[in-house]
Parts: sequence; structure tokens; C-alpha cells
Amino acid sequence: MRLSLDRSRALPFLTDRDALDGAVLDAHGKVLTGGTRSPEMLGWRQMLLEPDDALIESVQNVASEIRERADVLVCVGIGGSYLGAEAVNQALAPYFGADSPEVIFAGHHLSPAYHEQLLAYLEGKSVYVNVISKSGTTLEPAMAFRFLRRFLEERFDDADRRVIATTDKSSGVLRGLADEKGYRTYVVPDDVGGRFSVLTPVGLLPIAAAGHDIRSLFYGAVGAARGLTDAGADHPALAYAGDRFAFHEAGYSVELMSVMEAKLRGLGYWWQQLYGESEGKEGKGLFPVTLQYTTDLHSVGQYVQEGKRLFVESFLRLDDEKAGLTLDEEPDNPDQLNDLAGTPYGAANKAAWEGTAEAHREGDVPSWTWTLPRIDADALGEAIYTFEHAVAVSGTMLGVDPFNQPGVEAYKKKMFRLLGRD
Ligand SMILES: O=P(O)(O)OC[C@H]1O[C@H](O)[C@H](O)[C@@H](O)[C@@H]1O
Repeated sequence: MRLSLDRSRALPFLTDRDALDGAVLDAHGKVLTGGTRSPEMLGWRQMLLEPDDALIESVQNVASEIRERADVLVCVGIGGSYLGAEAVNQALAPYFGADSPEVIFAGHHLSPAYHEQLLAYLEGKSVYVNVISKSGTTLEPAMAFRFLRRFLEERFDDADRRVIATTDKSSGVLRGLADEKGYRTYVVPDDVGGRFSVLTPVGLLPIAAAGHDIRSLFYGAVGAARGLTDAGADHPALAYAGDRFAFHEAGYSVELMSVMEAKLRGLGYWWQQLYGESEGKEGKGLFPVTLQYTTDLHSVGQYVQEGKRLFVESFLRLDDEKAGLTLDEEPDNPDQLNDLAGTPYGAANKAAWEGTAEAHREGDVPSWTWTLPRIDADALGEAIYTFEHAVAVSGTMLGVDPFNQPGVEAYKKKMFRLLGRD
């Protein structure tokens, strides 16, 4: 395992934590053997234990076609139908000057300006669209796709070939439309919930189309899934799950996922949905919020240090101590930075993490630190599975169903009523 977990700033806040290990292993056993609530939704693990190489190859082939023919791939989806792909693409792409095709997301909110300006931006470009909706009925992507479909149909003779639909195998409006138009399709398996679906074609196609190695991503997760099969209570995923439960029971209410590398911001947002939808029900759960440091230390850092005591914190950092530009001596020291000569950016970033974790500990914010050895597809696959498994365990410990999200319907019902839809 290359992703490591440091609990040294978490454990001192917990009394008799070892006594929970039996309950952690019990919940873990349920995840392994189908003893959780909604056991029919454990496909996200099973698909890694029985890898479908032909599916990965098929996705790679379609992605190659997109890379050859498209200037832009628009991925239409919301929640679990976009957050994973955005997280991985953001983590793996260079900050500036990424390869074509450009991968853009749409239908992930209802901004009028965004969708109008997107169509204007696409004018004159070779466009492909990957519309992704497990249910095939979600309003945000459905609206965006209507406009994008028309855009393609009005401009390209091969419009239907430029659409790839990722949806349920048989139900939902999108499935009907795809069958009628003859779109190429990928299936979101019944036993994989949206927020657990990044390693299905939901995430794999947008990631492969951006030029990233989905086989390494997938197999990084396979390694993590296999590694958990006979894991002990000190395995990072299980230790984290147990600690989170302990903090929850001790009255903490918010978990911050504080990323120390801006490229991991998307992973924080992906984690936020995974944990929020899996645990936040029946009046329970730690509220997950992702922050990006040091940027957010200059905004909400004050509150975390001294505001209402609500927080536990997960730092997510890269082992980047020696990385980046290094300050050197400058004659006359005009900017007063010569005392830091020899300091690379990574060393400053590491000091920021360590200093923040220490300050927060003194401010009664317990923390874990997750350290990634590097950012590549394989390490991200491992991290993705580790966080998935941990939330299945911690949700099971809480007694909730980690695989449903009944509360999300509430806003939709009110919104539809306001739109005159029943
Ligand atoms: O893929 P879809 O069916 O369009 O669902 C997209 C999203 O919709 C809702 O917000 C659900 O709570 C999410 O779990 C899901 O990821």
C-alpha cells in the first residue's frame, strides 16, 4: 500500500479506541460478505475482484476515436456521474496547456449563462458528447443534453455517432433515446451507486478521453480491494473508518478534507459526495467539507482554529517535500527572502501542512494525514477504493444504509412543483 495514514494527531483525542476494533472488523466483514444494508449495492467492490478487461479495452477504443476526431468532449452529468471523472482528470492533467481534446463538463448545475456560453464556445469545433446519467431522468443533465444533442444534429452528419450514452441497461428516458437514435452506450451496473461509479465507464470514458491511463487507475483500485480482503483493524481504510465513527460518537459533527495540492481539489469534492450521501441520514454522519490549503487558511482558517469546535480534519498531501522551484540567494535581498534560500516550494508546502496540523491540534481539531507518494493513475485508483471501502465500513458502523440517498429527492419534488411538473 502506497497511500499512508498518520493517526498521531487523531488518536490522542480518543479514549479506549482499541476497544472499537472488534466493531470495525465486524462492519468490514459485512462489506466483504454482503452483510451490509442494501447488500445488492456492493458491485463497486465485486467489479474489482473480477476485472472486465474487455470493457476497459472497449472504453479505450472509443476514447481513442474521440481523441482523434474531437476538439472537445462535453461530459454531461451531475453528482456521481461527473465528480469522479473531474477529480481524476484534474489530478492527472498538467495545470496549463493540457492535450486536446478538451474535456468539459455540463449539466452539473443549472447556470443559464454557463450553458448558453458553452454552446457559443463549441461553435466551429469538432464536438463529441458523453451523456452520463444512471437513472436517465435527472433534470440538470437532461436539460443540458437536449441543447447539446440539437447542437450536434444541426451541425454534423454523423451526429449520432458523436454521442456516447452511459446509463442504466434498460430503464430511464436516456436509455430509450439512446436506443431510438442508435447511440453507442455503456451501462452503469445496477449494483453500483452513482457515487461509487468512477471506475465504471461513468468515469473511465471521460478519463481515457482526456488521455489518462484507465487501466492503471482501475488496477490501482483492484490492488487496494484485494489488499483489504484479509486486512486487520490497523489497515488505513479500517483505522480511518473506526476513528471517524469514534469521533462521531464523541460529538464531532464536521470532517474537513484539507488538500495540500490544488490538483487534488476535485478528489476532495468527489469524497464530499461519497461521504455526505453515504452517511448523512437518520440524523447521523459527519458533515464532509473539502478545503484547499494554503488558500483556504487565508479564508476559513480563522474559524477552524478558533471558532465553534465542530471539526475533525483529514489532510490529504503529496510527498512533495523536495519538489518545485527552489529559492536562491539574490544580491541585496530586495524581497527579504534570502533566509529561505535553498527552500523548494515542496518544503514550504510541507511546513504549511505540519504547522497547520500542529496548530489545529492545539486548537482541539484532531487530524489524520493521508500521504500520496505521487499523483498518478495507479495511486489515485488505490485512494479511490480506500475511501470507498472506508465509508462502507463507517456507514455500516453508524447503522445507516451507506448505499442509498433518499433525502436528495426532497429538493427535486419542490423544484418540479415550482416548474409545474408533478
Ligand atoms: O446519474 P444520475 O442518475 O443522473 O444521478 C446523478 C446524481 O443524482 C442525485 O444527486 C443522486 O443523489 C446522486 O447520487 C447521483 O450521483
